[in-house]
Amino acid sequence: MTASEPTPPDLTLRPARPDEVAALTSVFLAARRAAAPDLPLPVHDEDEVRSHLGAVVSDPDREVWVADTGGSVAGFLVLTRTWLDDLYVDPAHQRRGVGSALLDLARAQRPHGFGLWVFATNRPARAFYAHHGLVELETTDGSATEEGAPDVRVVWPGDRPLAHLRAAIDEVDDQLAELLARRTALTAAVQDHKDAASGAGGHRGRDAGREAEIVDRMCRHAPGLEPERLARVMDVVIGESIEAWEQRTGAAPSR
Ligand SMILES: O=C(O)C(=O)C[C@]1(C(=O)O)C=C[C@@H](O)C=C1
Repeated sequence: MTASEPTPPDLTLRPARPDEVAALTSVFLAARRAAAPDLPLPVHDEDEVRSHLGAVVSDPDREVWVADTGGSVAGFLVLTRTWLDDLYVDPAHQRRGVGSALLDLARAQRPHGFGLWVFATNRPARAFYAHHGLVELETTDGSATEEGAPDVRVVWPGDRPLAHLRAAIDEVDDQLAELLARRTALTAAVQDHKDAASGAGGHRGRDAGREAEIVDRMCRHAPGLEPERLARVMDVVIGESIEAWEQRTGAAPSR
């Protein structure tokens, strides 16, 4: 699956036809089974996969393209406006440039870029995407996947990479701002509670053990973050939240 492999001469890339759902299902299941143990086994049986792909093929918000070699489906991809949802190549047609041809098509169809998710254990696919200039952004703990397996968010930043990546930062910062506001309000609520529970000048302030627990739990959700670095970030977040509470309430500084 690398760019250096010659593309089969009889390869055609074309939109999938509605009557090809069975062929797409076969390619999906064969590719997933052949990729074990790099990939977790599919959690859905053949009927469920067929009905899912049937819905995908008839979804006006998705494009399904097939790599056709001599009239049979050698691979396919599914594109939304901003995501490459699926890219699978039949094991019998792998290592012949079919995957590269499909990825090139995705880039031509979405010149401003797209994202995709790949299982963290799928080293061959991650190497394939890296080889083609895609960039890994984050690794999850897998709790959001049906398979419960950690996955990696990858992007093709498109023809204006800086603008694409900055737009992605803006999107994350919008979420981060809301989370920081929620977190700051909770820190304040805990300080109010501690004050009320222990009398004025009581036991509020920093609790190093609790903060270590917080960082530990956050690291389990975001295995790509270094614990020491995250501890320093959370030290600032918590310290600033407490200072804001002290200024608002007129409470004596805790340190
Ligand atoms: O859990 C507490 O005891 C808090 O005061 C809350 C909080 C936090 O914001 O998470 C703030 C300060 C402590 O050092 C630990 C945690």
